[in-house]
Amino acid sequence: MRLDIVTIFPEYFAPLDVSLLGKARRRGDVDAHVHDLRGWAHDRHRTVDDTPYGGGPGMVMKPEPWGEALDAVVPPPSRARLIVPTPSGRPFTQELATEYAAEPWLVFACGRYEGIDARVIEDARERMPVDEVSIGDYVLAGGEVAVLVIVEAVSRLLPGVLGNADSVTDDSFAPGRMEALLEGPVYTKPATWRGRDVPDVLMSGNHGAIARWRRDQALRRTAARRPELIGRNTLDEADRKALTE
Ligand SMILES: NC(=S)c1ccno1
Repeated sequence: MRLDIVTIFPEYFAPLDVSLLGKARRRGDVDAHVHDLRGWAHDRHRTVDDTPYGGGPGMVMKPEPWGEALDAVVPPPSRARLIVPTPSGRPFTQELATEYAAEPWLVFACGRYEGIDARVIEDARERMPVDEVSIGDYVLAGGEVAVLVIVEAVSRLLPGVLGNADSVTDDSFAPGRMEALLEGPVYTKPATWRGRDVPDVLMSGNHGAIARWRRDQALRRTAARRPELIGRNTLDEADRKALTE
């Protein structure tokens, strides 16, 4: 997978060289490039923003640098998928992360200030699919942190990035039978810690009982913390029993 990120703060993306993603880059599984938007701002001060038409607070990112940057990063007729993090976007979900992980080329535009001139998105849509997505109902100072979240959620789904492929299938919200359940509690050694024991079932070696216990915990945690997700799951009799106990 190729990743291109356009930002006025390239230093935000130093984390792309560490941990799993850094290994994926060094293996050649991920080809990531970070571009400074100011490279396409040609005035003396390399200006990338200006006051909003119609008045109002803050500044808007100018269309000219963005247009030139996206032309350079994604020269026609090449096909990439442009992702623009914004509070006004559609929700970024595990399902969307899975969709993105199947793409050969993702380009990220990091907005700042009050956002990017709307004509930049309109112009880009003429050349490539454009998704405006939100990682949550809150406002950040810019899109950079959201891009790090999206890149992490997507790259861990790429083959070979996670050492244990099963980790992905057991994820909260992973497509499949556990589609919309929060993961339950997890434990590791020691068996007793500050007088607290690991649940006996996890020490039993009875894989059927362990799987049932884990699903029961996931159901109960989901019902308690995200009740709106319960209806998105196919529940059998044992599931319904777990929710009533
Ligand atoms: N909630 C998101 S994605 C965002 C981007 C910029 N500010 O908030």
